[in-house]
Amino acid sequence: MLKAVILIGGPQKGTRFRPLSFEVPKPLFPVAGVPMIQHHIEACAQVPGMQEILLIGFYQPDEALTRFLEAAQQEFHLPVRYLQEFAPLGTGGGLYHFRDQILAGGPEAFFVLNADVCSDFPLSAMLDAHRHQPHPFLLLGTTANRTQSLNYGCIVENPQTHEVLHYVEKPSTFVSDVINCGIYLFSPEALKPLGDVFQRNQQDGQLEDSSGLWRGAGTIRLEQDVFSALAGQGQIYVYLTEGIWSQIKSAGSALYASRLYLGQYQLTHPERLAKHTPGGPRIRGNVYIHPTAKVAPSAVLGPNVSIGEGVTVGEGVRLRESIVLHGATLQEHTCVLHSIVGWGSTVGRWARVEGTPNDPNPNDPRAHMDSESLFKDGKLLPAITILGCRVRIPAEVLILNSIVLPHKELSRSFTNQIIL
Ligand SMILES: Nc1nc2c(ncn2[C@@H]2O[C@H](COP(=O)(O)OP(=O)(O)O[C@H]3O[C@H](CO)[C@@H](O)[C@H](O)[C@@H]3O)[C@@H](O)[C@H]2O)c(=O)[nH]1
Repeated sequence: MLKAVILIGGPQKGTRFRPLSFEVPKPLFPVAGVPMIQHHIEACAQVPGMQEILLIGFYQPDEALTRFLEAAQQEFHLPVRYLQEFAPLGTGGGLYHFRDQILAGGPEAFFVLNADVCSDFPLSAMLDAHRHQPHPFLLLGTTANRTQSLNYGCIVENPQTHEVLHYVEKPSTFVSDVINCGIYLFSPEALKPLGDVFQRNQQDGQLEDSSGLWRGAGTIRLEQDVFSALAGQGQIYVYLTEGIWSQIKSAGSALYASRLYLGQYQLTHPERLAKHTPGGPRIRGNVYIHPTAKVAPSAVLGPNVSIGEGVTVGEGVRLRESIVLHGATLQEHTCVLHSIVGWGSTVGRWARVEGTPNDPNPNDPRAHMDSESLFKDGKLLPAITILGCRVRIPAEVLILNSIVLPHKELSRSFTNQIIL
């Protein structure tokens, strides 16, 4: 019997995801037409023997989360429960705090997945590796280029045995090009070292982080407190993947992840991809259209377009590399490229909403999305355009490389601006 835990964080997290995380908790933001963590749940539900999926975070349970859990349980015929931390407990504290719930029923092992990653989740392959040679911790690893590796947990492995010999979380200088994907398979014994860290922290009281922040004694950082501490002791192993993988930290990376998942749908969910039908809109490449959306036949969509519930797309609209969220309206002949159009927003006729993609270098197979900061040298960097919820864009204007906060009613064109 197996279980899975998804670490969903909480409201103070996901700051790079604003203004989109104002409206829905980041783990529920739709990527390729379904909530971000539905991809995780689908992958877990496919592993034979999966008994229960637990979401651990510090969000107050709200209507959206409750509805999502109910729908997921029905669809996957599995208990999917939310366990709320009383305070942010870090990536390991919640696992230890809720250990009784995780171990209830005696699972052979449990997966732990960061919510903010996009992957093809090679969970069955990890399970096979674990069953072949059981160890307390199995980490999924992938490669990154030298510069970008510094943004992740870096793993030095024994190439023959795949034992993790050395682990450094977000090092300041190059350590290894093998990085931690935030996808793990733990055996029940893995909770013992977490308990040791917990006991030590209780004795030491409040601790100061390397960043100078105080963290409560219940906090456990899986990466520094456990992986770094136990590396080289025959307890942690890495399973390397060449499959798709990306972090989802910002809106730009959500758009990139959407492209990766839409590509995956060719194999996993061909029914979710829109097809060109006589009298329907022109479809180019991978496009998701929610069944309730109304799309005019002369619109041209794709590649990498995802259209949410109740969206209206008018005649002559051109949409490419974009996500249009629930209830938005694109009036006739608008052009939306490399953008996210927020819930209930309206883009007026002949308006152009355009962003600049920040995708990984296609000539570097080890490249990932840059952990985009919005500014460099005091200047706003060109990035995808984001319209927050219920924004109104008038007819015949250009909105380029801009972030428009919710409920704004614009009256003219804007370029390279954050519109507050
Ligand atoms: N329940 C809970 N979840 C948390 C907490 N803090 C973070 N998380 C969740 O844990 C995951 C990791 O979050 P971060 O702490 O922001 O770490 P990171 O910068 O994403 O880096 C981690 O993931 C990388 C891969 O994406 C790894 O490379 C890196 O080593 C590390 O594990 C996210 O899904 C986040 O929601 C917490 O206090 N409680």
